[in-house]
Amino acid sequence: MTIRETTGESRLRALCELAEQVRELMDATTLTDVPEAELTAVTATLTEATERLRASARAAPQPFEFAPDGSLRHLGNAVTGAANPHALPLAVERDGAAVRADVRFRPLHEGPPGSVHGGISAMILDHLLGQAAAAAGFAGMTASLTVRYLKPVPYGAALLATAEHTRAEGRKSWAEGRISTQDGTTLVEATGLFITPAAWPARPPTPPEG
Ligand SMILES: CCCCCCCCCCCC(=O)SCCNC(=O)CCNC(=O)[C@H](O)C(C)(C)COP(=O)(O)OP(=O)(O)OC[C@H]1O[C@@H](n2cnc3c(N)ncnc32)[C@H](O)[C@@H]1OP(=O)(O)O
Repeated sequence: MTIRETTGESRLRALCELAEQVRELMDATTLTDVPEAELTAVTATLTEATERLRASARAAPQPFEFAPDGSLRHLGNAVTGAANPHALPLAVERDGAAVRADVRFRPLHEGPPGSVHGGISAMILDHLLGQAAAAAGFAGMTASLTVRYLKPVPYGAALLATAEHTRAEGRKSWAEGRISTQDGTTLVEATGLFITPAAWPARPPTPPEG
């Protein structure tokens, strides 16, 4: 993993604004009902915009880096990265020894008619469980993830995702988490095993906040 000092905050802000506009575009594309001629015209506009962006390109998304406030961020991440249009982006917060994030899925995430695709819920939980393990000092790669789908996950509604690290044995650690409604009804729950690759530098566990 390469971690570099950040330069060009203004440019990064512009990149995040572009990514947010692309999210709006994806939402609009998912729901549009304009006439076919308009679809064709917009496609031509977007083809031109895509070529303009490709005029100068990096080999990989934005990497892990230190923000000006000293925090570690990953703007290219598919779940949390503000510069990645694929990301919600999920804003994960420490909550004592656990982590939490407000989640609002979009029609773009549809799986079964009217509800969120199970793979999308799994992706969110994978990341959140991984951050719970990392917050406890056991950052690692997902080795296994078990997801139990209890109720359909709606899009458009304010939901809550939470996770906590549960135990560790050497390089292996476990976390569990869930996506719930605001009134506390669990919709999806997951457990995961995270393994710190032997090549990663060891670091002492981070004490819980608060
Ligand atoms: C910094 C900010 C961060 C910020 C936090 C960011 C959070 C991000 C969260 C998202 C994480 C992802 O999506 S990660 C992307 C998805 N995951 C991956 O791509 C992982 C691909 N797999 C791998 O790279 C590798 O298989 C690893 C690293 C998982 C394990 O390889 P390894 O380290 O060589 O493992 P190895 O020595 O063989 O085994 C170590 C021990 O683990 C056990 N073990 C190994 N694999 C498995 C397995 N799949 N299921 C069960 N157990 C397993 C072995 O039996 C052994 O147990 P024993 O004999 O010791 O008992």
